[in-house]
Amino acid sequence: MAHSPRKGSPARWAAVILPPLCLGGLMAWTAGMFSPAAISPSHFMQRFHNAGAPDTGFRRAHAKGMCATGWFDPSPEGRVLSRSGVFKGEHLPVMGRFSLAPPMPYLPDNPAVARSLALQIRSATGDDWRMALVDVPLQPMRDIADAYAFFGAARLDPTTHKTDPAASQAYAAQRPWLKTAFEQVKAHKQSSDLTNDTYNSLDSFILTNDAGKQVAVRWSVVAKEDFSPAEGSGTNDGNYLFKRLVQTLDQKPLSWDIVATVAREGDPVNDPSQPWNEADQKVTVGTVTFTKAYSEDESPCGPMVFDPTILPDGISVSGDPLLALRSSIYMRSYATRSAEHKTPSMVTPGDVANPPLTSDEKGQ
Ligand code: HEM
Repeated sequence: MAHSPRKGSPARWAAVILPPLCLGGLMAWTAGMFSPAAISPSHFMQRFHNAGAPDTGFRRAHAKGMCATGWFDPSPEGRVLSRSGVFKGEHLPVMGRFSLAPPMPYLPDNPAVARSLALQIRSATGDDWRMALVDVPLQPMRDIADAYAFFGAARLDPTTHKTDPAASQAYAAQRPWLKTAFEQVKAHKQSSDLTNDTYNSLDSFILTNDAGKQVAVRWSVVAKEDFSPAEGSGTNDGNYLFKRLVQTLDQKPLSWDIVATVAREGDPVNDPSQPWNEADQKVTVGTVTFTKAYSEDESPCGPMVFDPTILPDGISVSGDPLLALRSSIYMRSYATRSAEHKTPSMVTPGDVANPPLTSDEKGQ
């Protein structure tokens, strides 16, 4: 039987005083009062600006991009892992956006930059699954402080318009916990094209099935096209990656499998900078097929926010602190860019309607 503290006892006083103290503490913490240098979304916007994001209506990161539409076909295996309506078996519409990761919207395509893919899969009953994935294997940051320092180190010198290599070296040197992530990012072999690249969520998510069983997963969106390595420094055409994507889609649909890597005991679920066990189970939960490309200037995907915390029932966020950060920053980026006058994207509607590429443009 539970005993209540005696009237006037210290335990009784603690029971009265502690709840408001804890609530006050929580409020102060959420307001940033306990962090020595409170970091807000505005601070991140400034860092993206310093790293080359102009104030002309583009995303503050992954600024150069192009949209595509198509379909998602779930597999029966997906349904075993998650009760989400997106896995119930229907053929569902997909909106996608391919992009280059840096914040500069007019960056010429080249093999050295990371690439990304964002997806929105919707069901007729209101399920909305958004994903934003990159083609690097691990995330070289584990929390908000790392993220803020990482984008600080990406600052461009106002005169040379180049990053300071010493700043990124210092970022890595001060964070020994990111050693493996940097090694794997460096060892990553870039593919020749956007069409044969594999894109990773890095952050992890929790799947809940009909029986209430939960597993943590990381997503990979794996190209069905054969891998071929990127060569040299690209072509003279600053849009060659996007033009080759358009040209391929003019000829045939392009498909990617959505693969869940299922965490086992001991995998660092809440830290996207650390690898998981190589032998983890991999489950293909469905296939995305794109059939048509658009310039983001003429597609609803242009203004869209691919916030990775917008999830249907049956898929939820893990405890990874980067997910909450990303949600707040993506929304701030959206609010900022929506209020600006947008200049045309580098991949224009004219590029998407272009005739087939010449062999020089194909890099042959
Ligand atoms: C696992 C780590 C991350 C991945 C896989 C990732 C991936 C992506 C992708 C693919 C996009 C482009 C979405 C689109 O096409 O609209 C994007 C946008 C963006 N990302 Fe991330 N990102 C990550 C972490 C972060 C972090 C830590 C920050 C900053 C704190 C950040 C800031 C942004 C911003 C500002 C945008 C533009 C949002 C908008 O205006 O719609 N990302 N991210």
